[in-house]
Amino acid sequence: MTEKILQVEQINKYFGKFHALKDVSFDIHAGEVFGFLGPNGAGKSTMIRTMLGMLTADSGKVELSGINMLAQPVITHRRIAYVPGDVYLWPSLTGGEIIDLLLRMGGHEHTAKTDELIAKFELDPTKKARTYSKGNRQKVALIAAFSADVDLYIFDEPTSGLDPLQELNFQEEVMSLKVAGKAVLLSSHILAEVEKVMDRLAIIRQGKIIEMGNLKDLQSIASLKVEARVQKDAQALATLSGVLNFEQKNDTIRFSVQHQDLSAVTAELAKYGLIDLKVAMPTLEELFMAYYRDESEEEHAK
Ligand SMILES: Nc1ncnc2c1ncn2[C@@H]1O[C@H](COP(=O)(O)OP(=O)(O)OP(=O)(O)O)[C@@H](O)[C@H]1O
Repeated sequence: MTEKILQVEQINKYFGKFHALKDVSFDIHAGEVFGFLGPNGAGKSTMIRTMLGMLTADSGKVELSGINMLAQPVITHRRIAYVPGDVYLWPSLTGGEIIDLLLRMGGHEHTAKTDELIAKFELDPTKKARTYSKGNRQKVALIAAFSADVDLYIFDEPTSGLDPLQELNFQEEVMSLKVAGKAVLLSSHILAEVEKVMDRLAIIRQGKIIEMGNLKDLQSIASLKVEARVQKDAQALATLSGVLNFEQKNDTIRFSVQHQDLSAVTAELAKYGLIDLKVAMPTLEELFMAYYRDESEEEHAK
């Protein structure tokens, strides 16, 4: 087992009476890219800010390689690079000056790697920050983060302002960190932003982690999609345990079914003169839409 770099245990955070983080626990190992996914307002940024001590946790523990991050921010922050979702830059400094300032603030140096990154992300470092687009502001923060040699890299919605080419550059740099044995936390509300590079993920909704694992684990607990052709009216299947969204058009039926109910349901299907049967895993996109949709349904039901 690789070394555990980050350990978050039972974090709770309230804003007044609003319970923004509910017993949030997860860990990230060396060489692991961990996706932190959830819809807008789920609590991703609040979790990151709480971990970094920018917000005060009401309870819980955060450790970086066994050191209490909330009690020892000075030591631990030197071993972390963080790119926030909204990058604020000093308007009258140039991009290059800000990169160097960010590096020095973290106790790091401008190196050949910094120049490589400036060229790779096609940033003009001589321009004042006030003239930069959102994407260019994001590049400044990303270049400073990728230049730093630390243990944990935290990116909050890192590619929202980047074009597809720069997004590929971002993914390539994240993969290099992984190969170098670094731990990476990637927070996003878009699966596509993290899907290609992450090893494991947590899905957070309304301040609570509702699923955690690798993508295969998540797919295996999701409902399967069944499409079959039958010779008889099969409406009665809709009432079977685990069957969801049943519909029949002529001889074709479609429904979703939980893994554990599949064999009972397919056995039952045989009674309706089964001609053809297809069972498919949901795509990742469908899986995530299902998690997000559940939430909007709950919201509407309130
Ligand atoms: N300073 C604050 N005071 C009160 N409520 C807050 C504060 N900051 C965040 N919240 C609330 O906490 C919840 C979580 O917000 P957060 O910004 O962490 O979500 P997020 O998952 O990062 O969303 P997004 O994907 O939109 O960035 C939201 O309901 C938000 O309104």
